[in-house]
Amino acid sequence: MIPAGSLLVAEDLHKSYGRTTALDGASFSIHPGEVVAVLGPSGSGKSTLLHCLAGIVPPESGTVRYAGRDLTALTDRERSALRRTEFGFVFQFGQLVPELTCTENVALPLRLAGVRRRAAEATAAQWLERLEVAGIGGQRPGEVSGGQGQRVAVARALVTSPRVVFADEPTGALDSYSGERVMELLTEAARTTNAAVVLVTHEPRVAAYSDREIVVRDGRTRDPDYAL
Ligand SMILES: Nc1ncnc2c1ncn2[C@@H]1O[C@H](COP(=O)(O)OP(=O)(O)OP(=O)(O)O)[C@@H](O)[C@H]1O
Repeated sequence: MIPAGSLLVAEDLHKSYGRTTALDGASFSIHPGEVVAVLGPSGSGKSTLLHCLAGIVPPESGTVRYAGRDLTALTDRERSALRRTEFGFVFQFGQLVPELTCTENVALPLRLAGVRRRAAEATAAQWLERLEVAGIGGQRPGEVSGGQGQRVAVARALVTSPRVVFADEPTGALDSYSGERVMELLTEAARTTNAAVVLVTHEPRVAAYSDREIVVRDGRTRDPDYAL
């Protein structure tokens, strides 16, 4: 049964890398505005699940439907357009462009969507303020702390008002205080924009910011709200 009103639904995903089975029948669903934590031991398939849900990695079998569209049936071009316009991403190490200032990094997704520089940077500045790092807009990623860099990455993920934010261990490289603050700011910003958040983590303390948890073990998911 597919939960009613789901924004993103995956059913029975399988994916292997050579002889390693990464996903072995994983299913998932998320509603608009919901924050779902994907928990599980190292190597259990959490990142692979996130990559399949976001259309970055194609599953060998199974389906991923976003807003009623079958992601696996789209062309590469259609999938990347969808990722740019509907999804936002935060990874463990920010992955900011080192040559650009923090403001330019946050403005980048808007620039790629065709927004003019001045307007894009004005919106980026508002997001930096919202993430409480307004003062570092002119600095480059190498000149700011890990926690500040992750706030910039969160601002960049949210600047296009995506419907889903994929966060893969977003606090994995931070101390617990910075990590908690990044999680507070990420979930608060997602709630105000009604973005759904798929949060991959192995830390229960980080998962505590979610509305619901699913556990991945040996490539299989356990989601009490999802019954196939
Ligand atoms: N690109 C790849 N090439 C080869 N094997 C891979 C690749 N990506 C993942 N794997 C393997 O697939 C399995 C699942 O990996 P995945 O990264 O999804 O797990 P994870 O739960 O996110 O792990 P971690 O918590 O350590 O990040 C692991 O055995 C991993 O080694």
